[in-house]
Amino acid sequence: MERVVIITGANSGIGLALCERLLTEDSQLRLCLACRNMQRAEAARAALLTSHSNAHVDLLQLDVGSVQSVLSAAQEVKARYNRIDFLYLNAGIMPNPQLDLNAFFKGLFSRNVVRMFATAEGILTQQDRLNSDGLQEVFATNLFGHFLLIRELEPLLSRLVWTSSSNARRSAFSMEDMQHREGRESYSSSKYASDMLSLALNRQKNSQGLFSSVICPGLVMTNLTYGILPSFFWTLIMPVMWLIRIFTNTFTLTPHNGAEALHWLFLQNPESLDPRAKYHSLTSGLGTNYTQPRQMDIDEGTSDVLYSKLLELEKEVRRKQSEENADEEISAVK
Ligand SMILES: NC(=O)C1=CN([C@@H]2O[C@H](COP(=O)(O)OP(=O)(O)OC[C@H]3O[C@@H](n4cnc5c(N)ncnc54)[C@H](OP(=O)(O)O)[C@@H]3O)[C@@H](O)[C@H]2O)C=CC1
Ligand SMILES: CC(C)CCC[C@@H](C)[C@H]1CC[C@H]2C3=C(CC[C@]12C)[C@@]1(C)CCC(=O)C[C@@H]1CC3
Repeated sequence: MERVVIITGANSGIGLALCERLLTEDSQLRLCLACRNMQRAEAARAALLTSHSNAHVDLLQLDVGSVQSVLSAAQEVKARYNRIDFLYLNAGIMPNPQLDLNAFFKGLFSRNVVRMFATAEGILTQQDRLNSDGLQEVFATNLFGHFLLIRELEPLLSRLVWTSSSNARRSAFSMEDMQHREGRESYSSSKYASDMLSLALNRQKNSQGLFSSVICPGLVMTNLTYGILPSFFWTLIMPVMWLIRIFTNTFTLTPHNGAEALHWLFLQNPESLDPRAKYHSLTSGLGTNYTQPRQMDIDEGTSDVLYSKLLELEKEVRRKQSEENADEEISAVK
């Protein structure tokens, strides 16, 4: 039977590399690239079809950072497919990243140097902003839009896979400020929230046949990392990064390598997976790719609280959306 796989943020980087790998794995697959920019989505589709000429590649217009777009895209998905085998929640942003060079050089000569290269702990901040739905943009894109999509598609779903990060950190997240309005680590906070949400979804939904997993792709050269340092600089220091890879196998560097754990999960039986583990894409000093589970720093009670708070926010957002739609209908009639 033809399997249906939807991937958000599939037009570039790790998402696009995953598409390539999945089509190589199963040429009968029906892949749906869920992207905000249809021109980029068309280009990605064309690239995939050059190497897999008979592949079934559909496109879906989806801006996960917009409530209206998520609701419309979900309607479209329900009309097109009667089952979704895998939903990869991969789209993500890190706006206005700032590298703290002082902290970086201090870190270089500390005992935490390997940890710093693996997680970027203490050296990276971001500047977030409100979006047109009145939500913090990073929270809305990396977490809440995906949550709303899951809620809309729930009866069709069986497997969820989140692209999280080694940068996800408990201390960057606060339940009192789950959107991270106050701090400057919105990325870290949103990724920690996605780890917690995955655990909560497993607790709430495994009995109904829905399974969620989390992966970390490692440090990968993509548009996201080119926002931190320019691409020519990364190219220049590539030999240094190959060297660092000997000490931390988290420097996967290419989107193909970064997609290792995403691909690996596609081949696993969901019952055999650990809901408390993050599955890491790793690349050894010699360039061998593998997947390794590592326990997440999460407790179940807190993840359930986050789940309830997201349900509350969902109610609020839906109410606001239907009021806006009603207002629009009234002014259209006038
Ligand atoms: N690169 C790295 O080192 C790491 C990346 N990650 C995570 O991997 C995931 C993929 O990122 P990566 O491949 O690196 O970076 P890219 O920037 O190449 O890919 C991000 C994708 O998400 C899409 N996207 C962003 N915002 C939205 C939105 N509002 N609606 C729909 N799609 C959107 C982008 O679309 P568009 O082209 O239109 O911008 C793009 O296709 C992210 O979740 C990121 O946080 C995690 C750890 C490390
Ligand atoms: C000599 C060079 C390797 C120096 C590079 C320093 C930093 C720019 C990088 C060190 C650790 C990196 C890292 C990320 C971005 C670039 C670094 C801060 C991420 C935050 C990118 C996005 C993620 O989700 C996790 C990455 C962790 C490691």
